[in-house]
This record gives sequence, C-alpha cells and structure tokens, in this order.
Amino acid sequence: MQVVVNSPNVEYTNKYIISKYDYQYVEAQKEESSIAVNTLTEKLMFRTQRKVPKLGVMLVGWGGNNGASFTAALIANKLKLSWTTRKGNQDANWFGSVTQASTVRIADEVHVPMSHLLPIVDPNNLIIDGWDISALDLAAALKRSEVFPPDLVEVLKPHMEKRKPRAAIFNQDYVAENQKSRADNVLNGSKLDQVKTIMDDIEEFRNQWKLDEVIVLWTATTERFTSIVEGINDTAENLSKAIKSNYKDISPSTLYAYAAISKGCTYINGSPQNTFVPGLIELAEEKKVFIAGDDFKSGQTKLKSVLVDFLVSAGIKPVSIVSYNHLGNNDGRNLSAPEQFRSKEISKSNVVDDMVASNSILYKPGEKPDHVVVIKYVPYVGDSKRAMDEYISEIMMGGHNTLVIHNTCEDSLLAAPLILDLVLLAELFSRIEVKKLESEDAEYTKLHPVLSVLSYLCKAPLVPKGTPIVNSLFRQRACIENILRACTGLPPETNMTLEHKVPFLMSQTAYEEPQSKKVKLENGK
Ligand SMILES: NC(=O)c1ccc[n+]([C@@H]2O[C@H](COP(=O)([O-])OP(=O)(O)OC[C@H]3O[C@@H](n4cnc5c(N)ncnc54)[C@H](O)[C@@H]3O)[C@@H](O)[C@H]2O)c1
Ligand SMILES: O=P([O-])([O-])O[C@@H]1[C@@H](O)[C@H](O)[C@@H](O)[C@H](O)[C@@H]1O
Repeated sequence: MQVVVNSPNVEYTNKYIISKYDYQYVEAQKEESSIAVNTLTEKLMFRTQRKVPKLGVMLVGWGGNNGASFTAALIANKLKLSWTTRKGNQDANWFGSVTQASTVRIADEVHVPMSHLLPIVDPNNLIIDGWDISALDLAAALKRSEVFPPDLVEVLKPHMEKRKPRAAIFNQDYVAENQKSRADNVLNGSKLDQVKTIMDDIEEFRNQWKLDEVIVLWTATTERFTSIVEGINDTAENLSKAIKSNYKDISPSTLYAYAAISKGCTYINGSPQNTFVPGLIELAEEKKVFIAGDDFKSGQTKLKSVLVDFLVSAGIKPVSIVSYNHLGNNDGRNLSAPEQFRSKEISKSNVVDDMVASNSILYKPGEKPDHVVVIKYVPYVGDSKRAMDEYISEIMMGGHNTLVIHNTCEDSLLAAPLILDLVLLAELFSRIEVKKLESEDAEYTKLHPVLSVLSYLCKAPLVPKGTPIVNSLFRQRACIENILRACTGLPPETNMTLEHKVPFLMSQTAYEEPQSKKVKLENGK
C-alpha cells in the first residue's frame, strides 16, 4: 500500500512520480566576531521511476555467517516459515531492517512503513548468488555458522543445499593466516583473468535469471588496508594498467569492485578495508555507477552514534569511551590478527568525530574524548557477540556521569537486515533523478555515484570528495526519510508541529487523545 499524496506539487504518470520541491539550505562563513549566513532555496523537480526492476544480488563471502543468515532470512520470510523455540512459536521477520520494519510519521498518529513511501523491490523477489573461497553449499554454511536453531536449519536445508558459491578471488596476504584452511574454492590465473571471470559470472547470473539489475555486495572477510600508490591505484587509468600488469598489491575486494563497476553494477562494501582506492572511485564516477560503504553499522558502533549524539547535543561532555567486545565467529577469528583488527579499529574509532567537532563549547579545537576499541576472539561464544562499553562524561560543576552498557547479540542477525536495506535502498536511489525546476533545458541527473545517503548503514561512511561525513545516526536516518518524502511530495519531517503550538494553526476539532493516555478518576469517569 503506497502513500499517494494529493498536492499540486506531485504528478503521477505511468512511468514516474514527479514532485516539485523547494530545497532550503544555508551557507555560513565564520568571520572574526560574527558568522555571515545566507539562506538559499533551490526549486527542484524529483523524478522517481515507478517500475521496480527484477533485481539480483551477488554476495562476496556468500557462505559466511552474514551471507548464510541473509539467505536463510530471505527464504524463511518468502515461505512465511515459523519454528519452535523455548519461548514458543517464532515467525520469520525482518526486524532490524529500516525498510521492512520501521515506519515514518505522515501525520498525527498516522505512521506508514518506510517501504510504502516509494515503489521499492519486494525482498521476496530478490534473486541471490555469490562467491566464496569456501566451497560449502549454503545449507552447510548455515549449519557451520551456528546462528540459527537446528530445526530451522533442517527446514531450510532443501532450499539452500543446491546454492553453491562461485569460485572466488583469494589473496592470503590480505587476511589472517587462520583463513587459509577455508580457501578450497579459489580462482587461479592473473588478476586480469580473475576480474574477467567475475565479470563473466555477473553476466551469466544476469542472463540466467533475466535480471534488470545486479548489485554486488561485499560481506567477506575483513582485509588489511591497501597502500595508496601513485601510478598504481591513484587514478582509474593507472588502476586498470596495474591490474593488467598483475601488480601485486591490489586487494581481492578492489578486484571484485573493479569487475562490478565495469559491468555497471552498484558495489557496496560491508567491511572496513579501504576497497575504494582513489582509482576505483574515479572509475565509478566516470561510469556513473553507485558505490557505497564502508563496514556495516550494526551494533556497538550504531549505539555509539546515538549515545554520543545525545550526550553532546545535551551539552554533556563525553571524555572517555571504551568499547570492548569478544566474539567467537570466523569474523572474530580473522580480526584476531593485527592488520585485520587495525582495519576494524579505524572504522570503529572515527564514528564520534563529527559530533565532537560540532560543539566548541565542550571541546577545544582538536580536543577529543579518549576512545579505545578492543576486540577479542573467544571461540566458545560463536556469533553471540558480547560488547561492553563504558562512557564517562563530564556534567555540571565537575560532576561525572558514567554509562556502562552490556550488549549481547547474534552479530550476524544484526548485519543481515542491513544487507537487505543496503541493496534495496541502493536500487531505489538509482531510480531517483533531480533537476532544477526553472531551467527548461535542464537534464535530470542521478545522485553522485558515491552514495553517501547510505551512511546510516555504515560505520565509516564513504562520501563524495570534499563533503562532510555525518555519523549521527538520527541525522543519517532523517536524510534518507526526507529525501524519500521529497520524492513523494511530502514536506520534510521538521518535528516543529506548529499545528499544535500556534493557536491560529491549531485545528478546531479537539485532538482525540489515544485511549491509553486517558487517566481514570476514582469515581470511574
Ligand atoms: N555484525 C556483523 O556481523 C558485522 C558488522 C559489521 C561488519 N561486518 C563485516 O562483515 C564481514 C562478514 O562478516 P561475517 O560474520 O559474515 O564473517 P564470516 O567470516 O562468517 O564470512 C566471511 C565469508 O567470506 C569468505 N571469504 C573470505 N575472503 C573471500 C574472498 N576473497 N572472496 C570471497 N569470499 C571470501 C569466507 O570464506 C567467509 O565465508 C566481515 O568483514 C565483518 O567484519 C560484520
Ligand atoms: O557493528 P559493531 O558492533 O560496532 O562492530 C562489530 C565489532 O564489534 C565486531 O567485533 C565485529 O566482528 C563485527 O564485524 C562488527 O564490526
């Protein structure tokens, strides 16, 4: 049930939803003792294609805990499965997916699922494939992950055992030594041969299922960082030459991304490594192909991007943040190696920077809270990550507030819904175009190829060069919601609700309080 807006600013044609939108923003320039502020209004036209494509997703690392859990959830939801747990019957659902399980406020007491704002791919119609260095079929991979209960794994087995990951690009130099035993399904040949094979795989998948679009998403093992080398990966042309010359220091993830972008496929990085070397970003910009990342923002960091926002915007000064966690899955096993942990430490550590920098009352220039990230590998707990955080903040007159948080979760069940959201939102934003209203000959244009609107789902958001990084979770979510509202013809959610504060705007009909709010008096009235 899609939202239909009756407004002179919205037109519904067979092909498009077209909405006029006055985009208001501010430019400010700090001066010696003042700030020069200009308010600007751009009269825009948004155009959203209504036809939803037949969409395929190819996961790099398909047989991993996230990939297997995501595949299982797709099937379980499509089949409307339910299973018995100690607490009784459990139905399949997409909790944790902002598109499938969150709503947006349209008006008082009227909230609709985010997925009802604009036409969006139905997860039940997603076609899935992918690559893995491990040859295990998806049923065996799900069993190996130990994320789902055995009886559900058994029910899913006939639907997953025929799904086998394609042979993968593997380079031991990029992952922990302990990953070697997993690599029994790898491609040989030069880097160029491997890129060509990945491109052929994408084409074969597209043709086999007669797909309109294919999105490639990395949910494979965290790699070490790649050095940025002038003449090798600094431009698209040099990266192409380096691949053709089989240059040694090009990561598997960069090769997958190069292949995907070359085939016109959106590429999303769910891990922390710097897949998107400058040459790859340039290639995506030249080909106008979407790229997004880095590192799913699923648990401890997601909470951090809310808590620090709350504290700093309340005028409370976080001065020490320690984030510890241990887990026992293969991700944790790989992260037990220093170079792979370093990739994760970087992506987990920068998430407070924008919020801290926003408050010069609390923080002097360059001042930051102490911020420590610790990850330990403890096999026994498996995918059930144990996160412990301590936030110490300065409050008024030398007081202190200490928050201690313990957070236990199946890590992959937090990440799998984000895989769905990344894929569905990337596809939706590929159908949205914008142009200036006034200029008659203006062409509609898509968003910038670096799809920073997906920052809400990423620990270390990739943004177009020279643009700010926003980590505050609710600002990131508001960005997605308000762009979708603009395309729908709805005003942005400002939370001003002047219609309930300004007498001449307050409606004549008394606001009907929800029953729950009514207080019963003693005499029963
Ligand atoms: N909550 C989360 O689970 C979470 C959150 C943020 C980021 N991540 C990141 O997501 C990634 C996957 O997490 P996971 O728990 O599924 O890990 P996992 O180790 O269970 O799965 C990774 C899979 O990738 C495969 N693989 C490794 N190198 C490959 C290559 N070059 N090509 C193809 N396949 C390859 C492995 O065989 C494995 O099956 C990790 O990088 C992790 O850091 C996970
Ligand atoms: O999302 P989040 O909970 O901040 O971070 C998580 C880490 O704490 C965890 O150790 C790692 O295995 C996951 O891949 C994920 O990155």
